[in-house]
Amino acid sequence: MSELLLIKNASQLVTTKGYSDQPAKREKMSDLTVIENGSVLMKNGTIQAVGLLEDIEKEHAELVAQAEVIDATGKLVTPGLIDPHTHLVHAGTRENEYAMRLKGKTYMEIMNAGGGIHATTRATKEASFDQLYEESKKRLFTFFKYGVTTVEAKSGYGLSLEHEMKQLEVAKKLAEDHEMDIVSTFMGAHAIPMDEKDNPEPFVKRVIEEMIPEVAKKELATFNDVFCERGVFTPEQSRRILQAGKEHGLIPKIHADEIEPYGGAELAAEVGAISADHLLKASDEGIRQMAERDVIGVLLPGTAFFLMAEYADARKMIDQGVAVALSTDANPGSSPTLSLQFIMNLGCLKMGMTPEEVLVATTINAAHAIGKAEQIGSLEVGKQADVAIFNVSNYLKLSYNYGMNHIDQVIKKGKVVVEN
Ligand SMILES: N=CN[C@@H](CCC(=O)O)C(=O)O
Ligand SMILES: [Zn+2]
Repeated sequence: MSELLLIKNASQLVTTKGYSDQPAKREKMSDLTVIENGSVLMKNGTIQAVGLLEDIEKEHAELVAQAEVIDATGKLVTPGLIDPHTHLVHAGTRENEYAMRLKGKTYMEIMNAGGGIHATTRATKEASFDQLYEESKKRLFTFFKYGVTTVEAKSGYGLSLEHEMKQLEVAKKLAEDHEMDIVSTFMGAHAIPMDEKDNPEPFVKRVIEEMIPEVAKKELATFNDVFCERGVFTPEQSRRILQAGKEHGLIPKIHADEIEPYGGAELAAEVGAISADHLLKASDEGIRQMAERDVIGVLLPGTAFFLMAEYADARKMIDQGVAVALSTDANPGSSPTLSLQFIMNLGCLKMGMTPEEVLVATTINAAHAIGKAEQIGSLEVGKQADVAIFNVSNYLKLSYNYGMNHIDQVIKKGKVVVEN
């Protein structure tokens, strides 16, 4: 028996169709293809038809007659949201550092004194596999509740072969057990261990010679990421780490120009990274090179919000031809949120993006940022049936009524996984 689901008569059905081959850029980031009073038919986890109910009924009368029906009258339907940058698997929280920052300490000061990423690394190393699994599973459930149907997940709180592998194995098991799709990124180069700060070269070598080959051999990650920032990894070290990953089939990503301009955007263009992420301080030349080399800009306004920093210049990037995606950067230090909807609000209110652009940036462009645009990111025939239904009548309201969870139902591979 085939599984059939019909969502009918959505007040607005946003498809973001037409960009599965190439991410949307410039004015195309405003091209949502909205169907008023739209419907979508799903069969066995795949989209079978998208359009007006009467047309779908004409073409698929038998399937429609057998389908389970969700009446979306008065509601907004979009592709399931995609979060292309998370630090999903970790232990512990850092509210103490938040309180310190509110009194004037900076993120980097706290990290250089052994807190920050090092604090979470200690907690993650101490945590058992099962503990990490359970904590991360809860986060996946919350992501679902906020309309996210695919997440990228980075390692980077192990900083040793054993513990980086533990994080990646947890992500792998979650991907096997949980309905959420998870795309894994190795980020052994997230910080230099505290006791090696003055002599980082042996650690860089371990990342290149031990960790990357093992991660690739066990097929535990698709991407290889590095925190390229003054006091963390230099552009030269980052280049070597990303090149080594490429030699082992891992696609480069970069945490670039987050705290100060450091050539991260330029390096992303040079190594052919699929994305450069953060970019709060990216140079004009870096932005130009990213546009020229088709590097997606994954912007993380939650980090600027939470670190009380200047926001990335999304407007400039889009106007100069960079394909922009948005993400939570969910992590316990710089962005402890799981709400991609709030990130969309920030995109509009703090980065000069339009409501159309933030939707493209969290659907089809986000899918491109994790190499999944052929399968997800838009409502098109043949694509995976991942759908978000919002309790608002039009997409403008998603960013107008800010800081709220508008989700009504979430569909993953044609099955209802959230019903509010
Ligand atoms: N900037 C580097 N890494 C993370 C933060 C990690 C942490 O503070 O635990 C980020 O993307 O913001
Ligand atoms: Zn990050």
